[in-house]
Amino acid sequence: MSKLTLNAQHRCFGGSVSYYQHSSSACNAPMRFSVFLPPQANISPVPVLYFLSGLTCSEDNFTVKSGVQREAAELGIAIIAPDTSPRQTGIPEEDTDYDLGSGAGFYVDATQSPWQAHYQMYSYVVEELPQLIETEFPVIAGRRGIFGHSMGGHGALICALRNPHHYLSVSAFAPIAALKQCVWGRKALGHYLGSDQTLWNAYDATELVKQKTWLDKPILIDQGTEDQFLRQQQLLPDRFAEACETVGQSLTLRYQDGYDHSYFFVASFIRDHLQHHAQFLQ
Ligand SMILES: N[C@@H](CCC(=O)N[C@@H](CS)C(=O)NCC(=O)O)C(=O)O
Repeated sequence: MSKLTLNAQHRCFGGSVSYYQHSSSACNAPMRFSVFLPPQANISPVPVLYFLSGLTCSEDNFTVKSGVQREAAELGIAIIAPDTSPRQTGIPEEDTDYDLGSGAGFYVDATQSPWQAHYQMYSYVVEELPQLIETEFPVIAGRRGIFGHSMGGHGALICALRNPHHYLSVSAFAPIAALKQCVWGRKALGHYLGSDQTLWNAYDATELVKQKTWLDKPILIDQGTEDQFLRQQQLLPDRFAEACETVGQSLTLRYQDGYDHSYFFVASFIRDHLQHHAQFLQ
């Protein structure tokens, strides 16, 4: 019996968009994700690119709003978009705040009660999901890239920087680039990891990049200048850029004039990100 439940499927640019649910052992809960398979996957296995979404998102926001499928179909790349947290786990405060619990897993492995029983999004994204995808779908094992938006941009950066041999490429849209230095991050890390801030470094892209793990490959980041969360000092891309400069990490940080934080911004530059990843995945 398949480990996956297919909830919906749509033909798209000669390939297909499918929505699945499965029982996650990392999160000890059901998890959902979407898969775009390009037409090339009907002939032979294709590389795969994981997209991590931001606060309040499910697997659907990026899948519906980014327009990623046109370019992915042309380049022959599969796209996987997981949900941003487990849901309906029974943790009482799970749905109280938009920036903690449901829709706000922050791609960490929680160590603190009550979260640690289910909120293991780092292990889910880095280990369990790729194993499942590479077993169940026509993708090339190990030929993986990762990107994301906002909280998911943070997730993509930390997953890549911590696992440079696991991912061939990374990029981000408006990432939370220094998690332990912003209000969102201090709240989430305090609840998920506890008060010892030395443990927070393992989930902070600006701290991780100083370890020089990704030096042989470039990082692409796009950031809108009219992004409300940039103004609120939640994203802090300049701190990440300074750390990259200090250690000699190649970074293309593009400030895009007049763009906000929305998926209209993501859709405007999705083509460039797919082409960035294709250089390393194909
Ligand atoms: N609800 C939050 C913001 C949530 C938010 O903007 N989420 C972004 C990611 S950080 C998003 O992609 N939202 C869903 C969408 O635009 O489809 C607020 O009002 O401050």
